[in-house]
Amino acid sequence: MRELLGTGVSSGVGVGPVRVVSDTVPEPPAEPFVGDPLAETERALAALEAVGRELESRAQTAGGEARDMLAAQALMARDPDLAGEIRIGISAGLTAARAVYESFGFYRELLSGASDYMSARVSDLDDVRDRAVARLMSLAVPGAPESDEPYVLITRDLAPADLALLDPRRVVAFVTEEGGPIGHTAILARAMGIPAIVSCPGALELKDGERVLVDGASGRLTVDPEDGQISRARAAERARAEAVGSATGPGRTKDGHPVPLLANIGGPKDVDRALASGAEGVGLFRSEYLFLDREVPLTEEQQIAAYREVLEAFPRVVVRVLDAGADKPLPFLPPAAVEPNPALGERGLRLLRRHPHVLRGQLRALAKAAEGLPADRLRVMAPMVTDAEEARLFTAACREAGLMQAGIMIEVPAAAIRARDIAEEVDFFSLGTNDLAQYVFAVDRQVTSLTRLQDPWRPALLDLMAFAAEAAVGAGKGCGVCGEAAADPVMACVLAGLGVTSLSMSAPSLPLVRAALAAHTLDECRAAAAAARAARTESQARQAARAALPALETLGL
Ligand SMILES: C=C(OP(=O)(O)O)C(=O)O
Ligand SMILES: [Mg+2]
Repeated sequence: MRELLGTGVSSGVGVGPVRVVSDTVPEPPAEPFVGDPLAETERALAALEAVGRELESRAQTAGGEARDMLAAQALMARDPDLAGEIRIGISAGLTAARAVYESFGFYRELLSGASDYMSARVSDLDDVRDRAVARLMSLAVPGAPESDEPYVLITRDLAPADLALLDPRRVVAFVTEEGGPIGHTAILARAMGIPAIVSCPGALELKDGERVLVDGASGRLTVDPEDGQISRARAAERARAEAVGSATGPGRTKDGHPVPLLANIGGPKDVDRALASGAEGVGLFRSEYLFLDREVPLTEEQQIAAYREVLEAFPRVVVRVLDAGADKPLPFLPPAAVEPNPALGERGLRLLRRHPHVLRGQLRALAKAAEGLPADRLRVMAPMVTDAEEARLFTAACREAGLMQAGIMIEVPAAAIRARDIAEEVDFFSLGTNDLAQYVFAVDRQVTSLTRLQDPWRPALLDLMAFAAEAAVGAGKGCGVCGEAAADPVMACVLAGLGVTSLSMSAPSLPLVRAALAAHTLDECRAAAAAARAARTESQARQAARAALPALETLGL
C-alpha cells in the first residue's frame, strides 16, 4: 500500500481504478514553412474558429459556473489580436501550428507574470492553444477519456472544457499532479461535488487500472487500499458532513469562547457566497482585486460604491488598502525600477509610500463609503508593514482621513518578531500566513516546486504567529489571521489556542472550521498550540496538535 499526498480541494471519498490521461500536445517543430502563406493563415484561423465553436457548444451543455469559464476560453480562441500575431508569424515563415504556438506564448507570459488569480488562468489559455495545435498537427485532442466504468481520473492539470463535461457518475474522483487550490479545476470540482486533490506529486506515475482511494478532504491518495481503510474514510466523510451540518451560528469553542469566523473576499461579487457560509463579517477585503487589469484606478465614486456594498452586508469589514506589486502588479502603481526579486521589492505599503496620493485617495473613499454606518463597522489595514515606524505612518494617514480603526498585516517576519513595538501604534493585527511563510522560509510563494517548505505547520512559523498574538494580547488589541492557514480546521484550533481573536478564510472553508472549534474547549486548543510549538518538524507539530484535540476523530478529520 502506497500513499500520495496533495492538496485536497473538494471533499468526499472516491474509490476506483485510475485512468491516467497523458495530456501533452508536443511543441510544433520550428521548421520553415514552404507554401502559400495565405492558405496557411486560413488553416490556422479555421482551426481556432473550430476550437471556439467547440468550446462554445461545451459551454451550453455544461451550464452553471463552467459556462462562463468555457465562454471566456472561446473568446481567447477568437481574439483578433491573437489572429493578428498569427498572420505576422506565418508571413514571417512559420507553419500554422508553430505560429499559433508562439502567439499564445506571448499572452501566456503576460498572464503568468500577473496576479495569482490571472496566473491561475494560464492553464485555460494552454488548453485553447493545445486544442488548436492538435487540430493543425492532426493529433488527438487532449481530454478526459470515454469510459462506461466509474474511474478515478489522473491528469497533469484538467482544463475547464474537459472538467465541465465529466460525468460525476463515471468520474468518482480526480487528482491532478499540478494545479493549485485557486485554479479553475479546484473551483469547478467543488461546484460539481467531485472529490478532488490537486498538486499531488507522483500521481502521473500511477498505472492505468490501479485501484486507489481518494480522500478529497485530507488530500490523501491511497494505492490499493484495504476494505477497512475505505470504510473508515467513508465513515469519516459522513461524520464530517454531519458535523458541518450541525455546527451553526457564530464561531466559538465548545466552552463558549468567541472566535469570530470571517470571510476573505475580493469585492462585492463574493458577498453572497460569504453570507451563505455564515461569515460573521469580512476579515480581509483584498481591495487590489477591484483594480487588477485596469490601466487607470477606479474613480472615487466607483470605489465608494464597491466598499459600501460590502459594508452594508456585514457588521464588520476589514478592508486592506492596495497590496500592489510582486504577484499583483497594478499599472498605475509602478515600483521605482525593474526589480530582480519583486516579492522582496516595492509592494504593499512600500509602494503606497511612493505614491501617497493613491493611499490618500483610497482612504478618503473608504471614509466616505462608511459615512452614516456604525463607527466600528469599517476597519482598514495595511499590507507589508516591516516596523513600528511604518505602522505609525499608516495609522496617522487613517486618522487624517477620519478612519478610527487602523491595523496592519503581520506578514514580514521582522514585524512578527517586534510585534510588541508595533502593537502600540495600531488598533489591531491580522496575520498574513501566506506571505509570512514566504518570507520566513525564503521561498517565493509562486514557486510550486517548493510548496513543501511553505507548510504553515513548521514550528518557526508557529513561533512567529505566537509572538504576534502574545504582543496583541499584551496590548489589549485584536489579532486575527487571514492567510490560508486559518482554513485548516486543525490549525484553526491551534490558532485559537495561541490567542488569535478571529479567523478569516475563503468562504467554503468556514463550515468545517466552525465545527472543529465548536467541538473543542479553549483549554484543549491551548494544549494543542503548546504541543505543536514544542514539536521540531511540521509533521510532528501536526500530529501533536491532533493528539491534543480529542474530538477530531468524531468530526472525521
Ligand atoms: C492573506 C494574505 O494576503 P495575500 O495572500 O493577499 O498576500 C497573506 O499574505 O497571508
Ligand atoms: Mg500577503
